[in-house]
Amino acid sequence: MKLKFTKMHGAGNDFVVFNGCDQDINLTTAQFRFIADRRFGIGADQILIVEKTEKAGIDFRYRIFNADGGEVEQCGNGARAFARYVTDFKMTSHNPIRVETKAGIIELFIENNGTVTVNMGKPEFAHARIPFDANGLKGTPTGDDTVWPLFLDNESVSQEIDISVVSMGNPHAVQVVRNIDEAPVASQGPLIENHKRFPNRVNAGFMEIENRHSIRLRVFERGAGETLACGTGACAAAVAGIRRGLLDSPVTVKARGGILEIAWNGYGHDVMMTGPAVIVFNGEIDL
Ligand SMILES: N[C@@H](CCC[C@H](N)C(=O)O)C(=O)O
Repeated sequence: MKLKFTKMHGAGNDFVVFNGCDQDINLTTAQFRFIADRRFGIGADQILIVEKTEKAGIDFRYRIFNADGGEVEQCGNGARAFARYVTDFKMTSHNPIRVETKAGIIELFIENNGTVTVNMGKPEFAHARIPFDANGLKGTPTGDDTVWPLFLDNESVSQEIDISVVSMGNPHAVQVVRNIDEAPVASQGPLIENHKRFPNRVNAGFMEIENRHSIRLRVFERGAGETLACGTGACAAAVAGIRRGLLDSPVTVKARGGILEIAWNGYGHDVMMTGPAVIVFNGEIDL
């Protein structure tokens, strides 16, 4: 089976995008993993599939699969890539574009300078909605947030860290670190991702606060490992920092692959994310 694809990235978080409106895309977990493989396949952090939708007032549906083949609810950088894709390939002239994801409907705006702004919706803090099991834990109230202790334990790490938990449609655990370049992303990331208190696993964010409007961020993503940027992770970190009284909106998020701007006016408000999305090349793969 031959499939046409487009390779894209948003701040270095890279994607293989398939048009499911004009070709039938029904891939197995092994095929997703092969496509995402950087040596034997095309290479990607996530695979995105753009599909038609029957829903009134909605332009498309788009589905997100991590490099490990698991389907997930939301992807911020992927949403911007999706908007660029359907605009540049003239699949719609709408601006804003409304798209259905597993986490709900989101709205995307193509800006005059080519960047994309996404209304990511409201962050969710209810533990059952993340999901996060805080049973038996004693949290520390900080601003509007409660910071939770998470005990990490394996043969090389035995440590308690403090995390904020937030869902941007997908689950995030965010911790503050003093120096992002020295943050233990590789050693702690897998332990946080697979911690038993997160039944659906979690994306692990490490943020260094530069000032009240600027952070540096690294994210060890669920199902993909550390990526050069994570859009939902940037939203989650900004939201956590604002709730803890450490940051004020808007927040510039400096990831290793680029910069995202996040605005959030507090509880009950939507999170707005602006950043780049780039088409790298088109191709065809035989699966
Ligand atoms: N890179 C993404 C997030 C992709 C999904 C994530 N790994 C998960 O499993 O929830 C982004 O830009 O938000």
